[in-house]
Amino acid sequence: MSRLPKYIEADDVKRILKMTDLIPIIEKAMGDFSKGEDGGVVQPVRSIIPVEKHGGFFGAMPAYSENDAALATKLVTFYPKNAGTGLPTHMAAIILFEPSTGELKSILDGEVITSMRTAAASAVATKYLASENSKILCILGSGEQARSHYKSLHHICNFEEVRVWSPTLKNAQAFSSQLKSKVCETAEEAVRGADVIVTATFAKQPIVEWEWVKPGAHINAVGAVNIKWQELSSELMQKSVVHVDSREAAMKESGDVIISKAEIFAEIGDLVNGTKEAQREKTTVFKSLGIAIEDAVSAKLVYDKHMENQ
Ligand SMILES: NC(=O)C1=CN([C@@H]2O[C@H](COP(=O)(O)OP(=O)(O)OC[C@H]3O[C@@H](n4cnc5c(N)ncnc54)[C@H](O)[C@@H]3O)[C@@H](O)[C@H]2O)C=CC1
Ligand SMILES: O=C(O)C1=NCCCC1
Repeated sequence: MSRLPKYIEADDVKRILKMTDLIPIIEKAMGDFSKGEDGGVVQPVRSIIPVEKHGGFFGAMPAYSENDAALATKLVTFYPKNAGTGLPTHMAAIILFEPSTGELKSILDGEVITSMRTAAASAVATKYLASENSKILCILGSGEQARSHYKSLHHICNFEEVRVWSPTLKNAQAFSSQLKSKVCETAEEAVRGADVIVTATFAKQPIVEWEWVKPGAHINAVGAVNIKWQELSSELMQKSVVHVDSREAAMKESGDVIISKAEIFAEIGDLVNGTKEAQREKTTVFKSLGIAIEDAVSAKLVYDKHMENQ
């Protein structure tokens, strides 16, 4: 057998990975993660180093899942300044190993997995926390995550209306011409009355206020991955029931949590495991940061499916 690792490129990942397969494996991974050692997961909080001179960040995200036989690390860069240059703002590779021997199995494109697994994690949160009769989806941001969330959340709720807002109107219009939705001129207009809200932006200051949010709505807050950045106002964080993917990571990385001093009620994995009860009737927030175990199990799924067809 050749010892050369397989490279699985973005187009192949896109072809192989289906939301319908991904959402359940991300749900299980979030549950295993929250069980700690009992869930067979080993995953430190990622290391992120700033590349200050160029306004970028570099992250290393290792994880091991014993249950899924997935051992991997994602290397990811995020450069907000790439917006509008033709380069993506996030780029990544995932390196997958064989846990029984330590052998390098594959290097996979990480951009598609990052986009889809983040949206799948929000889909899991929405499944547990959104009101069962959710009809209006609001998406703030019109980039990669906005698009993948549009797709993933339609697997959870039967939305009758989708609204999109983005600081640059023409970006929201481009989104709306590809994915059926109504363009809003302000974030407030998009948020008021919505049942499920997604914030997927590079905002550094809050873009959503408590008084705009319909009581009982569910918010997936995906951006503001920095201790100094917020997408949600401190009042909104304090008055909502706050969930995270990883408590440890949220206390280290999330400006929305750290600046507001909001109490974290649960990890999404605690809802999956039934160790905490989902409070659907309350206004809920899922503060997503992205955890490496999501990448490891997604990469293993893609690799296994890819090898089946070789
Ligand atoms: N939680 C997680 O697991 C992950 C989170 N992210 C984060 O999600 C966010 C969105 O990522 P992508 O969609 O991939 O990026 P993108 O570059 O494709 O889109 C960014 C969007 O943010 C908007 N935006 C930029 N500055 C803004 C501001 N000041 N106020 C409001 N909107 C603003 C842009 O107009 C654009 O619509 C980023 O913060 C990113 O770091 C990304 C990957 C995983
Ligand atoms: O989980 C990830 O992957 C990322 N999260 C925050 C921003 C960079 C990528």
